[in-house]
Amino acid sequence: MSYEDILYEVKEGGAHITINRPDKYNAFRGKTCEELIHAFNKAGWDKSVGVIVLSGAGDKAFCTGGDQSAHEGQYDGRGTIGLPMEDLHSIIRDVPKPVIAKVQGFAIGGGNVLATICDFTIAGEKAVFGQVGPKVGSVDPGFGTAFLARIVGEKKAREIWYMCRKYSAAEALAMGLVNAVVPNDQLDAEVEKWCAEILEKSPTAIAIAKRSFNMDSENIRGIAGMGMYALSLYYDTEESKEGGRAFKEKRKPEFRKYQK
Ligand SMILES: CC(C)(COP(=O)(O)OP(=O)(O)OC[C@H]1O[C@@H](n2cnc3c(N)ncnc32)[C@H](O)[C@@H]1OP(=O)(O)O)[C@@H](O)C(=O)NCCC(=O)NCCSC(=O)c1cc(O)c2ccccc2c1O
Repeated sequence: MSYEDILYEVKEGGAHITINRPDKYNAFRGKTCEELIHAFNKAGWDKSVGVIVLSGAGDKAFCTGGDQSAHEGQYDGRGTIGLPMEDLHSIIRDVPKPVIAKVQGFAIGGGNVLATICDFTIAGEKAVFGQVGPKVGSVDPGFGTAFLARIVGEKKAREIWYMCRKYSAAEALAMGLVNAVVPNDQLDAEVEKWCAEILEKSPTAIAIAKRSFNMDSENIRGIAGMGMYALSLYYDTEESKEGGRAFKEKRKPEFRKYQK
């Protein structure tokens, strides 16, 4: 498969997967998700790879979630909502190798969900984290909500989702959403350091540890699968569509006008 939306490179035991849509703040469309799934499968089962790094091209964003210009209600690809999100979230969990989210700039919406699901998050000091679903007519009814609560606690996870605030890298570190924060110009070196440390360890012990951590939260995969059907019905409502329209028109949404 040749890639249009992502970059893929293996160097020194690490597979580097980069979302390459900087003009869209690395937002994903259906094609981006398909390519990411393919790349994670490739890296996951390549014996020369011991660690996977997920990042976004440029310095503005890691990823800002679903591409608002690629949907009017449902997205433009495969799956219950036109984005194979369940498959993408699953493969990040299922690859038997640690996945590091290298975050510079915005990790927003589905981008923050991707970073949350990765085994580690290492951020540049100017990174910004947050969820925007209820502000733009969307929600992640699976790992983005339930798994987030395991990481930052129920109260904080609900604040993140209901309030749609933005959090600095320092705040994200304090709430346990990221593992380390470094000056932006040291981010690559810091991630390389983490990769080198991982590569010294037993890959099979790490693979079993990863499976073991995952099994404890595996029920969320079922919640996500069911939740996508609710999300699909929601995407077809005027209330949800108002969120996308308002974002594109750079104005405040008027959700209450459309509530059924
Ligand atoms: C990231 C921002 C906070 C930046 O705000 P700022 O004010 O600094 O800049 P702009 O808003 O002017 O943005 C600059 C530029 O980038 C474009 N852009 C940014 N994000 C996107 C995007 N997601 N899609 C398309 N384009 C984007 C923006 O239009 C500007 O372009 P110009 O040409 O006008 O200059 C802010 O931009 C922001 O909040 N972005 C996020 C927007 C968003 O709505 N994201 C999607 C949320 S929903 C989602 O991610 C999601 C959907 C699902 O279906 C899921 C299903 C299952 C699980 C999870 C899901 C999920 O998370």
